[in-house]
This record gives sequence, C-alpha cells and structure tokens, in this order.
Amino acid sequence: MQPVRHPDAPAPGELLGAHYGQCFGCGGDQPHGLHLEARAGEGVSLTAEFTVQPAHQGAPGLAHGGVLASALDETLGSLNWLLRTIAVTGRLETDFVRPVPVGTTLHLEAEVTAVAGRKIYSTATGRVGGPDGPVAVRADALFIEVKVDHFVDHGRQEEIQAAMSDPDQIRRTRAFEVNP
Ligand SMILES: CCCCC/C=C\C/C=C\C/C=C\C/C=C\CCCC(=O)SCCNC(=O)CCNC(=O)[C@H](O)C(C)(C)COP(=O)(O)OP(=O)(O)OC[C@H]1O[C@@H](n2cnc3c(N)ncnc32)[C@H](O)[C@@H]1OP(=O)(O)O
Repeated sequence: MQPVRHPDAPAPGELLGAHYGQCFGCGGDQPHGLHLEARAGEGVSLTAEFTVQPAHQGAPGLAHGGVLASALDETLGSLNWLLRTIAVTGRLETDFVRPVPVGTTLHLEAEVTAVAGRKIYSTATGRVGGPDGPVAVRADALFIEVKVDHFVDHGRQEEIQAAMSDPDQIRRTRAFEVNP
C-alpha cells in the first residue's frame, strides 16, 4: 500500500525534534550522540543532516561504518513522525559507496515507500559536499509498528521511570499515538 502522510504531521520544512532526549541518534541531552536534525519534506519524506565528529572514526580521519548506519537508521526512524506511528527497526540493509571523512556533513534524505499492515518499508541516501553531492551511503529498511508497551516492557526501569515522569517525554510520545 502507498504510505499516507498523517494529517497532523509537521509541515514541510519544519524541524521534527528529538523523540527522546537521551537518544544516541537525535537526543539533544545525549553528549555522546550524533545530534542528527531532521526536517519534514513533502509526502512521507524528510531530510536530515549529521556532521561526522572525531569521536565517530573507524579508520584514521574516516567515519566508522556503524556510525553511518546509525545515522541512516535514525533518519529512517524519523519518518515515523510523519506517519504518527511508533515503530522499531526490524531490518536495515546498508551500502557504503564512498568513504566519509571526519568533519563532513552528511546530507540525508529518506522516504517511506510502502506500508503493509505493521510493516513500514523505507529507503534513505546520504550525500557529501551538499544536498546534491555524490551519494556516500544508502540504506533500505523495514520498520515494524509497536505499541508504547514495547518500550515499557523491555526498557530498563531506571530510564523508563525517568521518561514517564518527564512531561516533555509524555507529550512527545503521545504525538506518536494515533489512538492514545
Ligand atoms: C513512556 C516511555 C516511552 C518512551 C518511548 C519514547 C519514544 C517513543 C517514540 C518513538 C520511538 C520509536 C523509534 C525510535 C526511532 C528511531 C530510532 C532508530 C530506530 C531503532 O534503532 S529501534 C531499535 C532497534 N530495533 C529493535 O530493537 C527491534 C527488536 N525486535 C523486536 O522487538 C521484534 O522483533 C519486533 C517488534 C521488530 C517484531 O516482533 P513482533 O513479535 O512484534 O512481530 P512479528 O515477529 O510477528 O513480525 C511482524 C511482521 O514483521 C516481519 N518481520 C519482523 N522482523 C523482521 C525482520 N527482521 N526482517 C524481515 N521481516 C521481519 C514478520 O515476518 C511479520 O511479517 P508478516 O506479518 O508478514 O508475517
């Protein structure tokens, strides 16, 4: 089935914000994180940027592939804001097309290609040298829709309690729930 943008999805050009402050991918309160920033696009698409830091090296002066995969995973996961669906990565297939030096800003774009029941199929590319530069990485993913209970049941108590007593987190989580 064709994906359907939720009527209350953020407008094209709007920053999506973090889904969780401590998230390694997008959290502003996470000192070790990627601090990836995603912006809504048209339809069920978005763009995001991430700048490779010295802490992200695999080989000298080059980004670690796992970090680049994380940036792709986070970008693809952010698409769920536009569907207003909570979903987790089931499968992530990554192509590393060219090396990405430290200091490079990766310009990412992602879109949902299909939805089938709880399964959300999506694809992303990351370019270097600008939004129209050459492709350095790309990924195809399958996300699976889950309920908030997924996190409550499986997350460590300490962080779950902290998240549940943070009004900001409750608000962000509610925004994802079509039927709260
Ligand atoms: C109040 C506190 C709450 C705090 C929450 C905070 C915020 C919430 C808001 C948003 C957060 C959401 C996401 C974060 C966004 C971005 C971050 C990046 C995303 C991630 O980094 S997230 C972490 C990594 N991720 C995992 O930690 C998943 C571990 N995993 C599982 O938890 C289970 O594995 C699960 C749930 C995936 C499925 O389990 P399940 O039992 O629910 O469903 P089931 O197995 O029946 O699969 C149903 C259909 O999907 C097919 N299917 C499943 N897996 C497949 C695979 N791998 N390949 C191909 N097909 C697959 C089946 O074949 C079947 O297909 P069919 O229906 O056609 O038969």
